[in-house]
Amino acid sequence: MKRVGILGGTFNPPHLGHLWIAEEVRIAMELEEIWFIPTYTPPHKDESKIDASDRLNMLDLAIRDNEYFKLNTIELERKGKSYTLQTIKELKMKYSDHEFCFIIGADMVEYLPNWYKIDELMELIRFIGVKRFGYKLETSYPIITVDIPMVDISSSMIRERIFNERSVKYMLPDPVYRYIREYKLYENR
Ligand SMILES: Nc1ncnc2c1ncn2[C@@H]1O[C@H](COP(=O)(O)OP(=O)(O)OP(=O)(O)O)[C@@H](O)[C@H]1O
Ligand SMILES: O=C(O)c1ccc[n+]([C@@H]2O[C@H](COP(=O)([O-])O)[C@@H](O)[C@H]2O)c1
Repeated sequence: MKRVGILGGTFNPPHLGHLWIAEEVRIAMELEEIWFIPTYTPPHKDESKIDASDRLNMLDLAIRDNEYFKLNTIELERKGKSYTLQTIKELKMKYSDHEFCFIIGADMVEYLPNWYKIDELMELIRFIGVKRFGYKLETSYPIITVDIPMVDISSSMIRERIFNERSVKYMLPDPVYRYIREYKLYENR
């Protein structure tokens, strides 16, 4: 069985927090690959989204230099709203020789009771939770936690800082930073 960790996200934009948790969980859990799966429309967010193609391009730039990191576009191709349950069912069917786990930050751990058919999902895949500033890494669900230093970066913080003309230069990989500058992303709401 090939051991694969999934990091699903909006990646609007991808930042060092994403890469940090992916790499640390990969090492701690002895995973062979991390698959980054960008959502088309996230199940629980209502903010207007930047173009999926921009998010995809930025994610590609962000993970390019790590040989263990791969991009999977299953949810972008499906379009519309994707629930993780559906994505995991499809991946398990297609890659029957892979063992998947799903990496989430503490904000998503707190939100777990609201996930679509969470009890069924818990039966299908192991969740790996990591700490995040402002959230508790506590849940009654049987998740595994990996203790790694917290990096207090979020996509919303980056969007907010760019809008307010503050620097984000060292919060994301340089190619992503340059992409945002070139296409003037997040400068207007
Ligand atoms: N700095 C971080 N530390 C730990 N987990 C994180 C961090 N940033 C993102 N994550 C986790 O990565 C996954 C994808 O996150 P997402 O793409 O929504 O980024 P975000 O920074 O949470 O975005 P936003 O600020 O727009 O909500 C989620 O499970 C989230 O909890
Ligand atoms: O399936 C659900 O109900 C569900 C609810 C909340 C979040 N998720 C998934 O969790 C991942 C992180 O979500 P987000 O919104 O923080 O980018 C992403 O892959 C979402 O599809 C999934």
